[in-house]
Amino acid sequence: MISLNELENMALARLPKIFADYFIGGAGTETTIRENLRSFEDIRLWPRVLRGSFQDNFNTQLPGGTLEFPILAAPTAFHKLAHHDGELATARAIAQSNSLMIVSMAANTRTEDICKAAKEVNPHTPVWQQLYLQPDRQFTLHLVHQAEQAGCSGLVVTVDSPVFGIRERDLRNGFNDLPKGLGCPNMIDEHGMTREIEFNESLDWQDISWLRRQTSLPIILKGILHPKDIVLAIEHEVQAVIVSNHGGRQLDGAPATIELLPALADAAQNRIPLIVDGGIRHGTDVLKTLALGASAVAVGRPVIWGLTVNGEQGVKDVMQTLQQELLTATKLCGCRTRKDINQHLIYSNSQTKG
Ligand SMILES: Cc1cc2nc3c(=O)[nH]c(=O)nc-3n(C[C@H](O)[C@H](O)[C@H](O)COP(=O)(O)O)c2cc1C
Ligand SMILES: CCCCCCC(=O)C(=O)O
Repeated sequence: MISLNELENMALARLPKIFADYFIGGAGTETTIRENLRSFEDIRLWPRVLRGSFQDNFNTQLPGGTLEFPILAAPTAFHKLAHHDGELATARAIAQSNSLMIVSMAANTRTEDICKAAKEVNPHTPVWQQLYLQPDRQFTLHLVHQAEQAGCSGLVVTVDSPVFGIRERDLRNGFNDLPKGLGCPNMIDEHGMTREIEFNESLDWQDISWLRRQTSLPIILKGILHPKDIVLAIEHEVQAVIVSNHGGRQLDGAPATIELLPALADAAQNRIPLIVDGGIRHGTDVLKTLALGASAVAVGRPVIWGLTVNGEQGVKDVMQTLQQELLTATKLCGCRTRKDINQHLIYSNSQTKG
């Protein structure tokens, strides 16, 4: 594998069309998916030269754990559609990469088993649990306790999904059920009853305050795009935010996350870490995101492509490729320390005097 784009083509060629479309697709006419990718291409890096070697590292402190590189695995559902080893393979690969895995609430594997697999490889590897807050608070609380007991060190609450996005590919393919034998084993309640994931359009900031009172785990809000919501998130004592348009799978027509990042970083004023996802496919994309004010990035689909093509090793290859490409881009930009990765790395026509 030379690049993640090449890997994507390999994965798409292997997957049954119905699953390939679920993984790669998005909402509506997929404008936001294209925007996420295009916006990175529109940003230019402006290198300096003859500045000596990069003498720093990329260790990144996030709530509930430290990563060797600022690149983590976004929550993605149904890993067993990509590979029979599913989330266990992903967890092992992410742990070997000294990274962090966010377990989807719609994982095909129990969070307890995912944490165990990750921690067998690396006892310090952080795992976060993603949650859609359920209308039944007792059940939500059960999910929180389940994550705590499994050893998760963060709760990622996805807030961009009051309703499910309209995914035309899935509608066309009739994808509305998992194959026989696959399920979402975290969705079993305290009475042993299997529950469906419910999207909850009545959620508001009071639900975040409620959750804050229920757990001492860090809360990370995923799906924030507006500077005013960053301010509200900080006021509601969340420990980090994932700037995300859900990989273009919810609101089609939402802007690319990287375009919004400067305004969001301005609103955050370094009070909480901003993690950005959406369209990150190259080390240069990671560098651009860090330069524009993010603490870390998360990748969704590339992890699925690695898993599809080569299971655990495939996911490891994805993480290693991004990590190495980030280091290469950093050196080519003449950065000596992490502090050199800032907005001066970003070229715009109006500042040719440097
Ligand atoms: C197949 C698939 C499943 C996803 N499942 C979830 C999920 O269960 N929960 C969630 O919050 N986000 C989910 N997402 C969104 C990702 O967490 C992330 O925001 C997005 O994939 C980032 O964009 P990228 O795929 O371009 O990296 C999913 C994305 C994909 C592609
Ligand atoms: C009813 C199961 C929904 C799983 C949601 C996964 C997700 O967020 C996605 O983007 O797909």
